Amino acid sequence: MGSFGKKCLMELLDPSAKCRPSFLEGEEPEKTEATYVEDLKTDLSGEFSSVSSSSDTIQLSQSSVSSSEYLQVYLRVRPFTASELEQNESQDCVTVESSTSVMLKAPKSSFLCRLSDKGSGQMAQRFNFSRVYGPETTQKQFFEGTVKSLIKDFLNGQNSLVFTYGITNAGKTYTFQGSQHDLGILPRSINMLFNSIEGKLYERMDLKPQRCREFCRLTKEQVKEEMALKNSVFGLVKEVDSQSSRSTISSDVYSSAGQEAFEENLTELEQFSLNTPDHVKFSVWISFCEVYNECIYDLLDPISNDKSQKRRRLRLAQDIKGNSYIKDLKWIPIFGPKEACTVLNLGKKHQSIACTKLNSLSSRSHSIFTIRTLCIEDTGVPRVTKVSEFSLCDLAGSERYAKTQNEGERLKEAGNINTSLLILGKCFNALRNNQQSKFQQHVPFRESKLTHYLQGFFCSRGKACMIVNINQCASVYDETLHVLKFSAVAQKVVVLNTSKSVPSLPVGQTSAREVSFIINNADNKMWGKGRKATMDWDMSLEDVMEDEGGDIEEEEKCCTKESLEDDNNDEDDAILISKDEYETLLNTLESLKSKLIEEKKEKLFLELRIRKEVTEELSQHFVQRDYDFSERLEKEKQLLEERSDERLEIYKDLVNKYTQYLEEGDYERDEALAEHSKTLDGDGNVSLKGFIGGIQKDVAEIKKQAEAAHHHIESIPESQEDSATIESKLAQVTAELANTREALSKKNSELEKYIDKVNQPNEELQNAYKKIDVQNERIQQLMEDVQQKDEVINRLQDLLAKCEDSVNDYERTVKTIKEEILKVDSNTEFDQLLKDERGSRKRSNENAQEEQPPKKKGIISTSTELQTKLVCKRKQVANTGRKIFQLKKRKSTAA
Ligand SMILES: Nc1ncnc2c1ncn2[C@@H]1O[C@H](COP(=O)(O)OP(=O)(O)OP(=O)(O)O)[C@@H](O)[C@H]1O
Repeated sequence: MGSFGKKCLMELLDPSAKCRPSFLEGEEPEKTEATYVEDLKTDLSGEFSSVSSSSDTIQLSQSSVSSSEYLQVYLRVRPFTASELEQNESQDCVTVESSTSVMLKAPKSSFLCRLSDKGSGQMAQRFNFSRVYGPETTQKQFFEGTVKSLIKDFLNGQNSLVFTYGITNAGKTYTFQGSQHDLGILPRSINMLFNSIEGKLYERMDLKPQRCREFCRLTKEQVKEEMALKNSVFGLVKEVDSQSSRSTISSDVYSSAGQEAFEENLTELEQFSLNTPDHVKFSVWISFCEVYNECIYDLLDPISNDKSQKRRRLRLAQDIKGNSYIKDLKWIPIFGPKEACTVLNLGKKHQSIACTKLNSLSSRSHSIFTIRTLCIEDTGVPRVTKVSEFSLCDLAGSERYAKTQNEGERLKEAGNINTSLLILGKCFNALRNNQQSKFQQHVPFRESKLTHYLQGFFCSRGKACMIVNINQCASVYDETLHVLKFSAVAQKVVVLNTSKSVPSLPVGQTSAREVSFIINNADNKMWGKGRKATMDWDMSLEDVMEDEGGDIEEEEKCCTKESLEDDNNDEDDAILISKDEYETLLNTLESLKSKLIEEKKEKLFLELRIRKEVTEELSQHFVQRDYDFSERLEKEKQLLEERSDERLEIYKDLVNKYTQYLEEGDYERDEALAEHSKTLDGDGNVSLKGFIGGIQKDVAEIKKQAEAAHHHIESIPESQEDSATIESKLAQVTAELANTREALSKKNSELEKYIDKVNQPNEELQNAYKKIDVQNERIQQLMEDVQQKDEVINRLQDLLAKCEDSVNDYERTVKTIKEEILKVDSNTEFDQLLKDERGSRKRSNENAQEEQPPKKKGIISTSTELQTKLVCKRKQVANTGRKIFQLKKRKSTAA
């Protein structure tokens, strides 16, 4: 589908938006955004397909608006396994609140919880779904609540898509396929389908679904080929059975015992009563493929044991209406549920499954199991009235490397799985945005094989329903939360369902698809081989464009074969078509041909009109743009002029300020210099007068220059000169100003040097003053010392006076004693005694030792003591006198 086609679709999704461009309504198109020339060709292409001849297309587009609805999203929460419970995975992270809502609470280990510890993040989040199925839900309950109604719609001609979404090990495959004892939605769907059409099976194989929504009639040969193909596929089952018994992957579902149990379970009676007439029959065809590492493989193809032999890759193609389908995919006619299950089991055995850390049977690919039914009116020549498709996609689960620790091939698979799921998310986002805003963004369906294939279901091919599987394990909480957020977006996507309105034509009328088929055929014959029915507006498709020529050729061949057969079997002819019928058919063909020619003409006229309208619109657009640009240019010019005026004002102001500054600065500087010269000249060390005079001169000159510049600026005629001249002059003035400033700064630095020199003796003087201060301090200290010493001397003098007094006392005492002694001397007795004593002393000296007379001894010792004391005192006085003399001397020296 071209971008315009998408645009149209989005308009359909938003009923308020215009569904068709104005040229069909005869109005001027409402312009909301810039026109991109690239859009033009797709624009026409989209328009052509919607105006295409077939009447059914018009009906579709009319009814499609009313049949759009939100994507149905069902949530299934799987129960814990025993090992998960052992590993303490159950931390009440998931709570099913009601039948439509679920609450998620972040466990401590989750990233979200860690975030909320830091103050951000939401701890509990509620999510709503179309329906929530808790862990206790049985497979039957789940099937009945979700897919059952789709089967009914499917049998009524509705296309339906069911797909799973979830992380690895969430229970997607279990929900889809189930176990041998408890079947999943896929076998249950098969069962219900066949139960409902029991007795209504079209048992021939001559009508086969083709491309996307079409069918083809098969010749007898082709029927035989189909038969052979079916047999070969069923033959494969036995082959694979024997191989898988040797396979490393073992599962009860894949074993033949499992198959039997599986088939037994199918007997459960679940059916719809179809109110169709007896002659209405159903032909059922099944295909099974997988998207593995962005390649599509047919799961019903044999897989060689030789690993070097590559599997056949299939390609996506588009039919004339832009619907994608898988080219060369095998479609097997099925006549009962057991056959369907055999095909399903064969496919499962071929599917890419591997053991990962999180799931021992992890699907490594997205598997697509498709059932197509042809609703056939089996009267005379059987006629197909409806072709419907029921597609079940079991998507592989997203996984994080940190959790699975996959390597090599597994890692590559995981990368591809995650990428395709990411793109699915991107598509949902874009679809939702397109529904919400007028700005139509590109939906990247083509970025992955999966989304490219699913595109049709989201854009008018049918009804889509998504099954979200989650497990409740705390360790995968963050991933589960992501899945639920994704589902919340998906739920808001409106799915346009046009397949609902596929009309069931009354008997006797040619079906719309048959008409389209015949038209294509006739068109092919009319325009010649290889000529396409429509022009290639968008050839940039990365996938296979439907090779109409080839396909038509095939159909032609088929017709030729039929006609040959017709020639050879006249009998058959006579039975099949009567002459009248033949003529009616020919007439129909003729009228259709003429209709076609009319349509072609109309198309060409339409194209011309469109081109004219588009050209006109474009030229208007360019004129408008031209006008807008010149207006913008004018505004820019004005703005620039205003700015330059403002700048000029600023510069003027600056110059003024600078002149003022110079004047003030000079005055101060002159004064300072005069001061300096006064103080320094006296010393005769530095003579600055000459130098300062020079500087003053320079400054005066600079002042003059600045004034001149100022006058010059003032004299500039503002209004007359254009901004360029003013700016250049301004630049000149600024340059001069800069030079002047530079010169001034040079002079200033020179002046500073001289001032430094002058300041040198000052510093010396300062140092001398400092020294004097230090000396003064010392003198002060010494004075204090002298004062202290004076105090000591005074105290000593006092002491001396006291000592002198005591000496005088002693002397007086001595004198008194002497007088007394003298008195005693005059006493003879005393003399005699003294003589005796002297004699005895002599004797004692001579006789060594004699006893001394005790009476006289006391008197003699007293006088001797007094004498020694006297001597001592005299010595002390002499010493003190000496000390006093010394101190006096020191004091006089210090003074
Ligand atoms: N509702 C359920 N009841 C019981 N067991 C279940 C349920 N859902 C899943 N399981 C079990 O959980 C395990 C993982 O399920 P399954 O293989 O379906 O996961 P998956 O989502 O398909 O994983 P992958 O994406 O890796 O293929 C299986 O052992 C399955 O039997």
